[in-house]
Order: sequence, then structure tokens, then C-alpha cells
Amino acid sequence: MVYPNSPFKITFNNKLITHLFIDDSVTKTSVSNEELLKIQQWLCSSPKITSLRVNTLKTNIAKVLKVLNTHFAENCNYTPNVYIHPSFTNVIIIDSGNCSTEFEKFDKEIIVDTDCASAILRGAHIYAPGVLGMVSGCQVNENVSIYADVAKKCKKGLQRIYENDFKIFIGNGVVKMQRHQLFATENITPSGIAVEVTDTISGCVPINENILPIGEILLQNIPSILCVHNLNPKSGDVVLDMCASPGNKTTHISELMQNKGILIAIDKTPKKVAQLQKRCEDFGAKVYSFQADSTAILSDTLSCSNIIDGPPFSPQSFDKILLDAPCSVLGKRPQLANRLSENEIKSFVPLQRKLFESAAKLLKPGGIMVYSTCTITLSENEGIVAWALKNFNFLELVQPDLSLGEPGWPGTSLSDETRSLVQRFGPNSEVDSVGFFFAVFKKKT
Ligand SMILES: C[S@@+](CC[C@H](N)C(=O)[O-])C[C@H]1O[C@@H](n2cnc3c(N)ncnc32)[C@H](O)[C@@H]1O
Repeated sequence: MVYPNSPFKITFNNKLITHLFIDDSVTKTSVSNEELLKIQQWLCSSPKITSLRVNTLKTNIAKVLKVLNTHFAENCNYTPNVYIHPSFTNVIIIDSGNCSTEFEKFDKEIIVDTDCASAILRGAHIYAPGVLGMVSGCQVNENVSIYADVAKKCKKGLQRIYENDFKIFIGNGVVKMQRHQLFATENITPSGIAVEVTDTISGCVPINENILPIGEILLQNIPSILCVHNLNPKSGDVVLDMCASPGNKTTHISELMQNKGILIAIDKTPKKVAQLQKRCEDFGAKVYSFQADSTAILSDTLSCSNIIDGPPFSPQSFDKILLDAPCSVLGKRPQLANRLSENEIKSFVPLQRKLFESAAKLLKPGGIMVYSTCTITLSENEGIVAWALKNFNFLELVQPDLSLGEPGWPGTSLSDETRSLVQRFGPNSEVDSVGFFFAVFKKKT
């Protein structure tokens, strides 16, 4: 089901997705307008499957499957198909299949922001910070209908029906927190589940990580799982995760390393590093985390450094590097509204190049690095790969061990053969997931 017709503002310039902006010169990919429309509609719809990664450092897949099956049988109006992903031994797929998307609306309503609405459409419950409005008189355990504030005009704490042409009906739920708990006091950020979702117009069965002890499972998209799988971290490796918070991929790396070796995880701000540390602790991941700007963690003059002391590091320090770069996030699904400006989108490429340059130098000869983004633009994906191959002749692109995506788009200096080595995730991919991109590089020996 497609929600609004486009996630973007009317003034959004589609060239931002399909063109390569290099030093003010513009090159166009041959993605047709028809294909672009298909991508936009796909971005506005929800994936029908939910994937979750089982943390085998703390539990096993058989136990998780049992808990999930019991949970769905006891708590849901519809029992989804739950199975182990054919390509991964630690990933479970929840396929909502033909779950009904037609149900009655209730008189009482809850208004949520678009990020929260997007999460609900993928099967999340409503957490307190996402609630913008709740009609007065709502009681705990009462049924309510849920609407998304696409216009972003709803004032926090609204207590009457929200009159706005751009509110979208998202689904129904059962109230678990009252108004005074949600909006009451200044200086206290409310937390916890405010509304348990029962039905959504996407047909995704609600699922919550809290049905298992913390750190045993993580709701994670298949392309993100695949990207770490192709980094192939092993016990004993020295690995760098350059842009690591909140730590979804870091915890996967530590699991594949069986906590043996050295895993360094970096993020730029103290708040993000705190989130990263908490996640690693919850998941039992042995990680050395640091707050730093990863564009400046290399010291050309340092001949040797003790890696676990943190940056700066000397060149050629790491066997494996993940550069999961900050990006325009235009691969998010479903998108209900997007307010990114042209300048904001363009600002990512220079940062991605700087981060890439650090990574390329920090990689050992024979080492593997993965560059990834959760966006669909040509500039941030194939554009970065083409620029990297031109500027770092000591790097080569390698075929991922496991490919479930599509070849890269044309429009850069990459040949057809090279484009078949990168992995782009869009409406034509084998997996029904988010928009994503990754490329695997090896440093020549
Ligand atoms: C795409 S997110 C990473 C997601 C993470 N890899 C995961 O899977 O959970 C990008 C991260 O890069 C961080 N970041 C942005 N600029 C950075 C820089 N110059 N150095 C280090 N981290 C940076 C952001 O704070 C953000 O947490």
C-alpha cells in the first residue's frame, strides 16, 4: 500500500536522486522517469517482511523461534509466517503475508510524528516521545485510532481532534499511558510504550524486541545484515567501525568475531558514543569505543600505535573496516514526509570522501573495507565508488560473497562489469527491504 503519493516536498528536485554533482558539473544517470516514479512509490510503501537478527552471543535461534511463535499465537489477530532466512543462520523473517488491512476506526485518536508513524507501519508499538496529541479522556486499555501528522503542524500535547487535511490514518491500538504521563512535566522526557498497536494499514504484524531479554534480538534490515556479512570479520581480526552509533552493525561484527580480536568503534558525539556503549553492553559485545571525528583519526607520522588506546592510528592498522557513512537517508521506508534541502543532501559527498580517504589509508594491504549508505542517490553511492577507484589505485572492488541486491546505476565512470560488483537495494531487489547500497573493496598487496 502506498501512503502519500510522494514522500518529498512539491519543490523537491528529483535530480538530487539521479544526477551526479561533481564540482558543479552535472552528469545524469539513465534511470527513466518511469523507474523514478516506481522508486518513489516504493519508498512510500512498507516492506511486508520484518527481519530480526538473533544475537548468538546470548541466545540461539531455536529458542527465539519458539518465543516468537508463542507470542504471535497468544497476542495477535493474525499469525504471520515465521522462518529462518535461507542465507543466514542467525536471521528470522516475519512475513505478514495476507494480514488484513481493513478494520474499523475508533472515535478517540492519537496523533504521532512521521518518524513514529513510519516505525508503526513497520510493526513497532508507539513509544511516549513519538506522541504529539491525545484526545482528553483517553483511558488506559481503551481503543484508539492512530494518525500521522504529515503536515507537521500538530502542537505537542494537543487534547482535541486534530483538524488537518494532511493527517493520515495509520492503524489502531490500545492506550497504555495517560495524558498526564505523556505530556506532564517539563525537564522529564517520558519513556515506555504509550500505545500498543493492534492493526496497521501496512498489514505488518506488531513486534517488539522486548518480548525477549534485552540484547538477544535486534530488528535489523537485511541489507544492513548483508553488508556486515560481506565484511566477513573473523576471530582474531583487528576491525574498525568508523561511524558506529547506535551500534547495530558493531554488535553484529562482534558476534561474527566471537568477541575474539580487536574491535574499535567510533562515533562523533558523546551522546552517540553513550548510545553505542549501551547497545554493546546489552549485546555482550566486546568493543573499544571512542568519541572522535573519523576524518581525523589517522596520523601519517605515527609509525606504530597501540590500537586499543584509541585514535590517532598509524596507517595500515586494520584488517577490516566498515564505513557505514552518514548520508541523506533517502532509502528509508516507508517515508511519509521528507524535508531535506538540496544543500543538505549535497553536503554529504565531501564528508563521505574525507571519511573514505581515512579508511583507505588505515586499511592493511590485503584488508577488506565495506562502504555503505542507507540512501538511493547516485552521488553518495556509485559516485563515491567511481571517485574512490580513480583516486586510490591501491584499492580494487571485489564481488560480495553473498549478493541479494541489484547492480549499481549507470551515470558514473563505472563500467557495466564494475557496476555488477556493487549492491544497490531498491524496488527490483530480491529482498523487500529499505533502500541501501554497499560496495566491498580490497587493498592490493
Ligand atoms: C548511518 S549512521 C551509522 C549507523 C551504525 N553504523 C549502525 O549500524 O548502527 C552514521 C553515523 O555516523 C556518525 N558520524 C557522522 N560524522 C562522523 C564523523 N566525522 N566521524 C565519526 N562519526 C560520524 C553519526 O553520528 C552517525 O551515528
